[in-house]
Amino acid sequence: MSDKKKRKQGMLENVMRQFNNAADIMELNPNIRKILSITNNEIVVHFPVKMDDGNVEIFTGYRVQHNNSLGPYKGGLRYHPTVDIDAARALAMWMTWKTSLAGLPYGGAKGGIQLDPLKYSQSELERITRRFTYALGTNIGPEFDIPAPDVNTNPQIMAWILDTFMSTKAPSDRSANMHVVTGKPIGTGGSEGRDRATGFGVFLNIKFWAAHNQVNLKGKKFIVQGFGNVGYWASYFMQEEGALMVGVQDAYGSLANKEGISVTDLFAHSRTNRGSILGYTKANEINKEDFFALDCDICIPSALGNQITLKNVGGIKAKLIAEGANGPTDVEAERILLDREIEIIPDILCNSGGVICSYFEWLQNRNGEIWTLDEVLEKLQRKLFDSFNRVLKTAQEYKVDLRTSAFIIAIKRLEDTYVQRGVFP
Ligand SMILES: NC(=O)C1=CN([C@@H]2O[C@H](COP(=O)(O)OP(=O)(O)OC[C@H]3O[C@@H](n4cnc5c(N)ncnc54)[C@H](O)[C@@H]3O)[C@@H](O)[C@H]2O)C=CC1
Ligand SMILES: O=C(O)CCC(=O)C(=O)O
Repeated sequence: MSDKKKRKQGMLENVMRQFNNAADIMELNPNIRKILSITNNEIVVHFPVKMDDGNVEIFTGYRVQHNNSLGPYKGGLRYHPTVDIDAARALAMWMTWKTSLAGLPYGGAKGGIQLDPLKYSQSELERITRRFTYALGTNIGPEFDIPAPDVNTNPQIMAWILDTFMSTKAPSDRSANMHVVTGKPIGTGGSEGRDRATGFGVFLNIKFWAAHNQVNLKGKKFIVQGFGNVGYWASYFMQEEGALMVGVQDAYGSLANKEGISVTDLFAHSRTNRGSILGYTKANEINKEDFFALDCDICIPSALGNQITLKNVGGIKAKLIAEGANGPTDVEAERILLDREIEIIPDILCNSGGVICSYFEWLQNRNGEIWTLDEVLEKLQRKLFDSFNRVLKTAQEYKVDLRTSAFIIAIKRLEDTYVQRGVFP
């Protein structure tokens, strides 16, 4: 079996093991366990797109809707070669736990297209996105399933989805569909703060953890994997707090500097370098395999799933792993980290700032409101503080790690709704 295949299977296996572990501890009703173990709908679409050279290419797109018992399906769209049905299933399940933990009126979904966006021009990406939106048809909708950005998708792509979706509606209904996607550009119904919300949330969780453990973040060393939306903003706020980025890795390479790397300077470099950190002269290029073993206090994986595994866990020096990415730590590696008393702020808590801010955007669109950046960030901070404290309290109550605690809270909310409806007393 190829490494690529193993990685994809790993994500689904990981999320199921995380779920079953929490379900065992909380003694989840077996009927509800059955329901939550499967995905409600799995949409796979094949669609043709004309390329710049006049040839037609066929693309495969996915949208997996895991559960909507708490509200409309919600979750991002990823454009990446590793997107397939198992990846979409795993990521959709994580969305259900994440929205439930955050107390949002949403379920969970995820999807995307299996492609490498670097291989396509901007106008090809626009046509691919518009065709994908047509192919999804009524499988998405502002009160049914609301996509958002994820790896290699961005506000521009959300604007194309919105525009295409609206074009299928009668003119009188178009503005009522503004909330079919979130993470839109601000001029097209997007919310202030959605750009930084996930990374800001990662930073806030680290800050709450530091306050709880009487740790001062000033001068603390951190490494970040992924220097995209989440990795950049998390690093930006860490640097603002006085912490030092000593290592960074993206899809193109890995950099280290014991004295610290300027987050804003590196970002400016990557913007003029097709998003790549390579070629930055104020840090040393290191081997990809040595990245997680860099000497640091905090590690912020913010790229893909299954990055911290049995292969590299032994080298980790950080005392805290703050999961910006979805599913970056596999179950076996996590066991070793916990045995070594390395704490993990789990993805469904740590990166939940993004979907919380998406909810704010959806509310603003629905209610015809426009909130200021300060308002958004303040509301986000309050919500995340509440989630963090609930996770801490439940961890103490059940004597479990933070991930298991976050899962217990998320699953309990779902269990309650099924029981209250009388479906499974
Ligand atoms: N964008 C959002 O609001 C949210 C994103 N997430 C998760 O955060 C993670 C990152 O997402 P974004 O920052 O939005 O994506 P992005 O596309 O903006 O950035 C991804 C970054 O990861 C790097 N990368 C890709 N493959 C890599 C590899 N094999 N090794 C090292 N680096 C690699 C890329 O070069 C890029 O710097 C994903 O797991 C995503 O699901 C979670 C919650 C919300
Ligand atoms: O903003 C959203 O709706 C979802 C973002 C996302 O895909 C995630 O939290 O993993």
